[in-house]
Amino acid sequence: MKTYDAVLLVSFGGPEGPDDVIPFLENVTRGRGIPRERLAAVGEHYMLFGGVSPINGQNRDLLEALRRDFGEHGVDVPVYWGNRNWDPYLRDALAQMRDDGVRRALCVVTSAYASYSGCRQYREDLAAATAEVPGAPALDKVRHYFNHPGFVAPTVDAVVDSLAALPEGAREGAAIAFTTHSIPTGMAAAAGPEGGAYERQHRAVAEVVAAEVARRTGRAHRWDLVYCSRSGPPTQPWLEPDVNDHLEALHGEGVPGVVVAPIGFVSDHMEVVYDLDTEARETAERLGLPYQRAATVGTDPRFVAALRELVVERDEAEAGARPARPAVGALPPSHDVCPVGCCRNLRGPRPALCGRD
Ligand SMILES: CC1=C(CCC(=O)O)c2cc3nc(cc4[nH]c(cc5[nH]c(cc1n2)c(C)c5CCC(=O)O)c(CCC(=O)O)c4C)C(CCC(=O)O)=C3C
Ligand SMILES: [Fe+2]
Repeated sequence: MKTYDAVLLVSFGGPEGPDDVIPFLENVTRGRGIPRERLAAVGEHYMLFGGVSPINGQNRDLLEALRRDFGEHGVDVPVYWGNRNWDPYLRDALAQMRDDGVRRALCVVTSAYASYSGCRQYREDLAAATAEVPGAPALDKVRHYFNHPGFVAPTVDAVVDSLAALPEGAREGAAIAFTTHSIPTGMAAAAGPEGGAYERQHRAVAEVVAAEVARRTGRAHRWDLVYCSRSGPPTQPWLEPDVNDHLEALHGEGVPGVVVAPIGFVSDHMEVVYDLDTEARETAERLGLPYQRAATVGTDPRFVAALRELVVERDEAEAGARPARPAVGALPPSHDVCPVGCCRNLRGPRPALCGRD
């Protein structure tokens, strides 16, 4: 590596026991206007899993896989880990990095798409953490990787496997429901440099995955982009349709089966294990609709390699080279540095790193 002397895996964080749940939810929702009832309901989802979010274990696995992959490919920098909302916090990771002599580090965020929640809020929290740690390293962030071949290829395999796992009579006519986190429509309108990037990027992934799945199965499956995990007050519009309503609609149209592909998540977060594997599955069971949930990329070696390639790509670009920037589907590779106003914070500006503003 030429420019960077460390990589920082930046994630959301999650509770690791019952006593963590409420303080974690307070961290996440501070100043976000989430109704009390919604918070209580989400707290119960965590309690169904012993108060333990799956996300930290998944990040530990990813960290280990990244370190191994880096070692096997001569990428000779340490990999640190910090979260926005739970221990290990970003500020602790930055303090450790400083103490270890790290001057300039490259962030890999466990969120593949643009939006305030998926990008700028991470950048703002990196700025806040840096402000708390005198001598913290300078930070950059790798480009959005939703259309990187190493994200798309395992997603294609996962959908093909899930179609094959449906009962025979449901397979041929099965629909694919590409599913992501709902966000307020105002946030969606402000996503990316020109707005609308959250939906556009998901649609591009869905399109390219569906086309490759059709090539593999010999059948063009009907597909839709749908949403889960809505919160916020009922009066505030969020992206729709909700996955549960969509299952009702598919059933009403006589669709014989469905594969839910959670393309909005890089691993089996609580939204996946509760909102999809528990709630949406129950909806499908009530309807008698055969249902399979496709795997997330997790620690698929192709995804881990993609993250390493993104690190090397950026390192080379910073050193003045013009590396290849692999991307599949309708959209070009994303920017390295967020332009001014990218994923605007509708509540007003806060300092953010890794961008022009
Ligand atoms: C786009 C998006 C991603 C994907 C990008 C990314 O990965 O970052 C994401 C990820 C995640 N969201 C998570 C958890 C929560 N998100 C909440 C609330 C919200 N999320 C939002 C959006 C997103 N969220 C929004 C617009 C809100 C409303 C409040 C606000 O405007 O900020 C709440 C509060 C309760 C509720 O309202 O649901 C919780 C507990 C976890 C951890 C899961 C685990 O433990 O496995 C993860 C990975
Ligand atoms: Fe969230």
